[in-house]
Amino acid sequence: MSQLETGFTNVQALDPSILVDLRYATTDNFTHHVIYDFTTAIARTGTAKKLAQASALLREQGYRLKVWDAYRPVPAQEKLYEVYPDPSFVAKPNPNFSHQKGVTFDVTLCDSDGNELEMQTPFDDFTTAAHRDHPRTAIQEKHYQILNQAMEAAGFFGYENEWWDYRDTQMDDYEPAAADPNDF
Ligand SMILES: C[C@@H](N)C(=O)N[C@H](C)C(=O)O
Repeated sequence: MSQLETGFTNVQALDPSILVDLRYATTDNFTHHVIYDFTTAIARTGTAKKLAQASALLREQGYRLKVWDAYRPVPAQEKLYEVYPDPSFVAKPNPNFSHQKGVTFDVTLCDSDGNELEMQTPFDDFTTAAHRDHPRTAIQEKHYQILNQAMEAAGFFGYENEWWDYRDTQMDDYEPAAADPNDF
C-alpha cells in the first residue's frame, strides 16, 4: 500500500485537457434520471495519476480522453443497480469495488477537438456488442486499440464486458473510501 496514493484527486486538476462529461449527472444515461449531484471527475490519487499518464500518451498521438464516469458513491450505485440488476453490466453495490472506491473510469476516445470517435457501441449499451471480444469494424478497431493501448500502458485493465470500463491494476490494494466530488 505504500506506493499507493489513497486520497482523492480531480482528474482535470492533473490534466485540464481531459474531457469530463459525467453522464449520471444528467438524464442522458440508461436510467433517464439524474443519479448524482456533481459534475467533477475524481478518483483515488494514484488512479487519477494513471489516467493523466494515459491522457499524455493519447495527446502525443493527437487524441484526447473523455471521462463518462469516475468515482461513483455507493448510493449512486444502488440507484443504477435498482434499474438494471445485472452484475455483468452493473455491479452490485459494494463500497470495496471499482467505481465505488474511486479506482475505475468509464472513458472514450476523442479527436483533438473533443469530438467523440466511433467505438463499437454507445456508452452503457448493455449487450454483447459492448464486450471486448466482440467483432469491430476497421475504424472501431483502430480507435479501440489506440484507447486500450494507452490505458494499459498507464496501468489499467479493461473490464471484459464493457469496452469503456477501465480499472486500476492495483484496485484490490485500495481500501474503501468515500468523498464528495463537489469539494474538489
Ligand atoms: C454501469 C456501467 N457504466 C458500469 O460502470 N458497470 C460496471 C460493471 C460497474 O457498475 O462497476
